[in-house]
Formats: sequence, structure tokens, C-alpha cells
Amino acid sequence: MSANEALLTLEGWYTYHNFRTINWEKWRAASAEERQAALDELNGLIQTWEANEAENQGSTAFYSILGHKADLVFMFLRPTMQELDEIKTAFNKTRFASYTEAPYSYVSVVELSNYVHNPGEDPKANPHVRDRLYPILPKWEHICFYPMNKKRDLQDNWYMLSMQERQEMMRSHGMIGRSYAGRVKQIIGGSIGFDDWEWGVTLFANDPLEFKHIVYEMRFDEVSARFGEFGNFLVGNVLNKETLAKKLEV
Ligand code: VOV
Repeated sequence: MSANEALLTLEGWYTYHNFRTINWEKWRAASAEERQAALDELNGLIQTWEANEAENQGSTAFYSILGHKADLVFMFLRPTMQELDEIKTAFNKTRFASYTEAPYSYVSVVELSNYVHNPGEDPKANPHVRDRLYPILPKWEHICFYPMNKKRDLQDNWYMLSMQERQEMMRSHGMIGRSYAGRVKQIIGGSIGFDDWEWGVTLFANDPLEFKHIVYEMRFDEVSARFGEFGNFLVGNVLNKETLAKKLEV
């Protein structure tokens, strides 16, 4: 094995998942005028996110999260970390934020690992590559998010495998992934140095069973079976301004 077989990675937009729980007791106790003012202010912010996406300067999606880990997730992609920080601060200053808690967040950067590439080509000049580095979030019916690592045990250490071994396993992974084309869209966020895990995986599908099927199928594939370590899974249903307002009716 050569001493430096670190992989070249390509990075695109920075990503921030802002998970929120709603303090329903506090929200219910607020006056109807206060709730309306909070909603109007939140809608104003959503309009700025929509304008940003229309100008291709980022992308935003928000979902209603199932289970007790969170009630909502706002997912942001932006060209710089500064913009993500401004978004966080602007959200936290809203009235609506004061009726919520923040149980979890995740920071990463959209990443393509260059395992499968055409030698001699400038990957960032390739429109397919650009579409994947700077993706517009699809707003499909469902989202699934989970963080993951590749194992670093003495027996099974991903980072001590040769480039060829890793390439072969990633080729097999890519082939399984491609069999879900049009049904599952994945955004892989690289988070080494940014957050607690090595990657944040965000999947979108119109049928939530696709998440169960793809994750299960990948567990049998060597790269996930031997090396995949996973954090909490969160799953949700798409929201827009209208359905968010409906969810917040009391
Ligand atoms: C829609 C499904 C889908 C498709 C098409 C797909 C394809 C591909 C390709 C071709 C490549 C390599 C080149 C690149 O493009 O980066 C990757 C890379 C990666 N993947 Fe993937 N993946 C999918 C889906 C998919 C899922 C469901 C998971 C979670 C794994 C699981 O067990 O739960 C995952 C993870 C990753 C990761 C963490 C990486 C980076 C690994 C590294 O070591 O750098 N991925 N992936």
C-alpha cells in the first residue's frame, strides 16, 4: 500500500440541517395575533430562501419529522459557511424560533468522492458533476437523514485499504445505488472536520419504503456490511408554506 492513497474529493455547496421540536404548550399559550405575527415573519424568511433558490445561489427544503427526535427539519445548501451562519442566526432571531427547541443539527459539504472518474477530464467542467455538487433539493414526499462513518478497527480499517480495494467496493455500492435511479435521490455531505460523523446521508423518495429497501440492500454490500457505522435515522414528510401553516394551527 502506498503511503498516500487519500482520495481526491470534490466539494460543492455547504449544508446545514436544522432539526427543531415545537414547544406546543408555549405555542398554544400565545395569542392568535402573536402566532400570526410569528408565522408571517417565518413566511418572510421562507420567501428569502425561495428567492435564493430561484437565483441558483443555494437550495432549501423543509420536512415534518416523525417520531420524538424532532418535529421539523430545515435543510439548507449554500455556497459559503458564512451564509449558513447568517441563516441560523436569522432563524434564531424569529419569534417562531422562541417556540421551538433545537435537538440536533448537522453541518457538512456536498461531496463527490472521485472513485469513479474519467482521467484527464476536469470534473467541475462536467455539467452532470456540477448538478450533483450544486443540487436543487427535489422536495419529494419524504426525506431520510442519517450520519455515518467508515470503520477504523484494526481488523476492518477503511482508511488502510488500498485505493483499488476501495474503488472496487465503491463501484459495487454505486451499482446498487443506480438501480434506485429516479426513485431515491441521495445527497452525500462530507463532514470530516465539520461535525461528529464522517458523512451526513440525505435521501429523498416519494415512497418511504424505498429508504427501507435501499438501506437494507446496501447492508448486504461489502462497503456497508463491513465498514458502515450509522448514527440516528430521521425520516419525514415534505412541507411547504401552506402545509407548515396548517401543521401550526391550534
Ligand atoms: C440513490 C442511490 C445512491 C447512488 C446512486 C450512490 C452512488 C454513489 C457513488 C457512485 C459514490 C462514489 C462516487 C461519488 O459520487 O461520491 C458514492 C459515494 C458514497 N455513498 Fe452512495 N449512492 C447512493 C446511496 C447511498 C446511500 C443510501 C448511502 C448510505 C450507505 C448505507 O449503507 O446506508 C451512501 C453512502 C455513500 C458514501 C458515504 C459515499 C462516500 C464514500 C467515500 O468513501 O468517499 N450512498 N455513492
